[in-house]
Amino acid sequence: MAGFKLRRSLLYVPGNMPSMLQNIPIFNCDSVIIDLEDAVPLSEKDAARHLVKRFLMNYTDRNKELLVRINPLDTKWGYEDLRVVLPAMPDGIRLPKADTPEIVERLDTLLTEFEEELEVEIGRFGILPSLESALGVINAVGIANSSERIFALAFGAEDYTASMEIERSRGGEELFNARTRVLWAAKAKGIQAVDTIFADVSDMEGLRAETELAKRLGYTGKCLVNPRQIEVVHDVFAPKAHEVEYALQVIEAIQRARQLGTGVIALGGKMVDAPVVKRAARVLRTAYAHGMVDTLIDEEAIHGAQ
Ligand SMILES: CC(=O)SCCNC(=O)CCNC(=O)[C@H](O)C(C)(C)COP(=O)(O)OP(=O)(O)OC[C@H]1O[C@@H](n2cnc3c(N)ncnc32)[C@H](O)[C@@H]1OP(=O)(O)O
Ligand SMILES: O=C([O-])CC(=O)C(=O)O
Ligand SMILES: [Mg+2]
Repeated sequence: MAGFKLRRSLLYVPGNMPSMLQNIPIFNCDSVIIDLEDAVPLSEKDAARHLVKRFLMNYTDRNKELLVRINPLDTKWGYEDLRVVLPAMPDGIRLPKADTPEIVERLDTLLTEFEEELEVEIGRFGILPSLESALGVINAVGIANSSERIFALAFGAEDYTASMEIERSRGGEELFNARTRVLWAAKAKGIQAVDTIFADVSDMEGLRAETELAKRLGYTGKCLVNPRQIEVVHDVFAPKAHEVEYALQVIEAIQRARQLGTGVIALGGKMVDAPVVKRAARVLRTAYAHGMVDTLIDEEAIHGAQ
């Protein structure tokens, strides 16, 4: 599938910590979010953006997606973050507290202006908006449609629970509606959905349970605060061997059905029809991205088969 990119793990790295930044090339995550917002104290906001710029300039052998979380555009740091960091060519900007479509449109316009000034392709810088308040969650659909640069929507549960004046629990029951609404907006737009961080870096079972829930709901990746969390998240998002095996059988079955002139067939006592084939195709697309199958199936031909 054109443009399909694995974004299972998006690791935050504080932008004011040279010792952490220098390890970015060796982390095994799909994306890094270098943070200029909440991980950076007010006294270091100015120094951090220059540190991040220097780091990005020197990081020529780029082996993962590099995003920078700027401060919100309605703070005195947001615009300056963009001005300093964009010439160092991050892949995209994580926009925190993206509460309205208008604030994303403003970022889109600024990015276009910087791209013209830097003489790079218009649309080069992507946007990952963070929906992390009641207002942001309510506006999820408008936000998803506010810029063609948006490649995914992210849910931010720490600020969301603060905005709701509630505590965040280990099981996350209080997040369910917001998590789902962000997901619907992303799926309706056909973009990825990235789940929130799990703050207890010593609780790997809790991280696994939360990641499994997010995957079951439809999220395709998770933000992380510690490199030790990467492995668990990759393990959860990897398709399981039996799922890949079944998906291959489904594709074979539907091809047989076509030869018989029908769009529905039984496989192991269960009906295989168009939606089953779509789900199998998704499993195989993900398996291909994980290197678990050698060839990418021709989804158009397969779907045309029904
Ligand atoms: C709600 C939000 O906005 S979340 C986004 C903003 N927050 C962040 O960016 C926080 C990033 N994470 C961290 O700062 C830390 O992982 C903490 C505070 C959560 C936990 O800290 P610790 O318990 O000290 O971590 P831990 O003992 O696992 O650290 C081990 C090593 O990994 C490094 N490390 C830990 N987290 C990170 C990270 N996110 N990026 C890069 N390196 C890291 C540490 O520097 C340490 O390196 P060292 O062995 O060379 O000294
Ligand atoms: O989950 C995240 O990406 C971190 C965050 O900003 C939040 O939860 O408020
Ligand atoms: Mg936040």
